[in-house]
Amino acid sequence: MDIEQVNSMDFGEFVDVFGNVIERCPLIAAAVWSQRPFSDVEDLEKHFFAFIDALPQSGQEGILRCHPDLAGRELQRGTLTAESQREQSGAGLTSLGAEERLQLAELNAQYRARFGFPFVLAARLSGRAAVPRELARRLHCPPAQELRTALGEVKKIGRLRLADLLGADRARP
Ligand SMILES: NC(=O)N[C@H]1NC(=O)NC1=O
Repeated sequence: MDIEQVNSMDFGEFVDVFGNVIERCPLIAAAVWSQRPFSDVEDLEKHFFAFIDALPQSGQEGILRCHPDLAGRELQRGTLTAESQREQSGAGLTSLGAEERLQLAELNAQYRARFGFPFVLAARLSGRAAVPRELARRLHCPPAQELRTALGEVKKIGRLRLADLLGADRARP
């Protein structure tokens, strides 16, 4: 898919294709469509990120809350979005042993209790061993800093998803 094809999409098609660039937030794609035409994929990405940056804190936390836990209940139940399923399997989170799963569940619960939103990390950029390590580290960060870090991870996930869709060779953090 190239940028001309993106620019020629009608609203429904655009939201179908880009609705999950930000996990379970099709409203963002719906708002970004109004900003077309886009000069290239970087320009398209900029509009997704600018929407996130312009939200009040409650909206930014809402975006984080739309993310499923890493190696959480939805993974066990098979109810993840296709993108999240691919990312979590790619990071090896589908093949954790019972003990590792339990450890992650406990850390996820502590994190959510402290910050009020789930722990978010671009799984494709880390391995299964790095997830609990990073979770344990970020658990002790100040809340304002943690919100910024988590939104940075949302953007990394979005950038990788856009690169998948546009076939661009820019799968970097
Ligand atoms: N909780 C969390 O980070 N979930 C996200 N991370 C990722 O790479 N895909 C997701 O769904």
